Amino acid sequence: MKKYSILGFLIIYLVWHMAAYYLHNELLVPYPHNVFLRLLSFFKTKDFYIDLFSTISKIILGFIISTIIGIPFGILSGLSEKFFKIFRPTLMIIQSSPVVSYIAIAMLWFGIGFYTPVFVSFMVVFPIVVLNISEGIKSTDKKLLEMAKVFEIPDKKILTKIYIPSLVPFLKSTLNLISGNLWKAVVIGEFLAGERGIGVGLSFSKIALDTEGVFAYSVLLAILGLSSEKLLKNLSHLKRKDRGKIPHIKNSINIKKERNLQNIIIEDLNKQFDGNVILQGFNITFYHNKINIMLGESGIGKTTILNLIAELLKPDKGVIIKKGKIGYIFQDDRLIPWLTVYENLELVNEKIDTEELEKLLEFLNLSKDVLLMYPDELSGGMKKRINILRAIVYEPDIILMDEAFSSLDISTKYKVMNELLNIQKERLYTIVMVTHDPFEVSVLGEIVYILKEKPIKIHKKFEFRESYKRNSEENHHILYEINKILLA
Ligand SMILES: Nc1ncnc2c1ncn2[C@@H]1O[C@H](COP(=O)(O)OP(=O)(O)OP(=O)(O)O)[C@@H](O)[C@H]1O
Repeated sequence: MKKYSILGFLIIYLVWHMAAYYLHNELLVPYPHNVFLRLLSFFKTKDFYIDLFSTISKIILGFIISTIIGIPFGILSGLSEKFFKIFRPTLMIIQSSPVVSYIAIAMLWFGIGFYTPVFVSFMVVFPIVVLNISEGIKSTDKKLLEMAKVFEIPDKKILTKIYIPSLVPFLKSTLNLISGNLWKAVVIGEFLAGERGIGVGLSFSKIALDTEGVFAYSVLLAILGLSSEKLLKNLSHLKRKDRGKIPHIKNSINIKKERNLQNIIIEDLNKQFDGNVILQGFNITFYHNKINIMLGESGIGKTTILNLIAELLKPDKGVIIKKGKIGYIFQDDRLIPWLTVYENLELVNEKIDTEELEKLLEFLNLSKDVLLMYPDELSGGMKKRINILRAIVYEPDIILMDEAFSSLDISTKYKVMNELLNIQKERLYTIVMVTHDPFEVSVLGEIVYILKEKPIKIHKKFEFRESYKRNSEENHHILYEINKILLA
């Protein structure tokens, strides 16, 4: 790549040299070697350094003001559609006005001097910052936000741990966009209304009909522009942060055997999405301290029921009677990619007892090392277990599970399900689980609903002995019963 860039620059030099040779008029096109010599001569004068310092100071000030004001405006615009709609006309006016308008206004307000180029750069860069940051906030993964809502993560943490890190790729593109625009805006401002600076040097050379000077300043500006772009690009290559440490915390362990004696009762529930009726006068009871399973075809509304219980959706009509904290084991894991496993767990419980955590890791057949790993360093099976672990360290009363084992191979699935049973035996959560898989029902199911049709209806209800007390023969019998119904 570098080789081709050098070749590109050599071609420019050659074409320029030939143009100077054929025109043979230094007032129109000076020879490149003369221009470069002139450029070198700049570095011998004290005034040049004062000008350079002046231009760089304006760039830095323009950058600081634009980002300090632009980032909060961008965050607000991303979080509130109403705010964005009210603020959008201002941005549109700023963006569609020509730069000379700002120069004219700034000259009236600040006169010729330092602040006019800074103002111009602010007007050029501010909308870029606001629009990019707002786009970044809007594109934050909604699934992570849903996870944060279910686990009652405080707003401040949602902002710092989910929204702001999601902005990183947008901050990179913003920095790339700003770097070129900021430099150019400051120089235009200086050229037309500056007192000191590289742009002023260019302007004076033009007035003096000093073509060589104009070319030398232009080359210098191009070099400085390219370097500043490269510098900001390097700044934007942020490294993954340190993995941190796991603190030792002693905390009261919240293992309640009879944690919640109330069933989850759904009465006369209606829910539709744009005329797609999912639930119509739907009634169901999920029993406390039991593993309740909903088994049914794809797309009939099982996840919708879980989301209604978790209050991620609002019912159109009807009531859901429930009591206690809800942990959700999502189908798609929803671990925050830029946080280690421990930090993901810490988000839902700041004071995880260290001994308790070690015990749970053992239950789930996970080593302690996993805590300092990032989600992308985990296998699918490990992610599932961490997803289960997160729901448990939240110390819930109810656990919702949406096809939590679907992507696992059969032996891992069996292992993880047995690990879950170990925990359920001790803690007796109220579990509401969705699956397509009769095998999962046979291992885990205690109350089993077979759901059919649209709007959804209970086709059949089974009650089985506690799953952690059953043996494989009983499970086999359940599998046979369920398959008989499904295949009928
Ligand atoms: N937020 C939503 N907006 C619009 N439609 C939705 C929404 N959530 C679910 N639906 C629709 O409701 C129907 C039921 O979806 P749901 O995910 O609850 O089914 P499911 O039984 O869990 O399916 P699967 O087993 O494939 O996960 C589908 O037609 C789906 O497109």
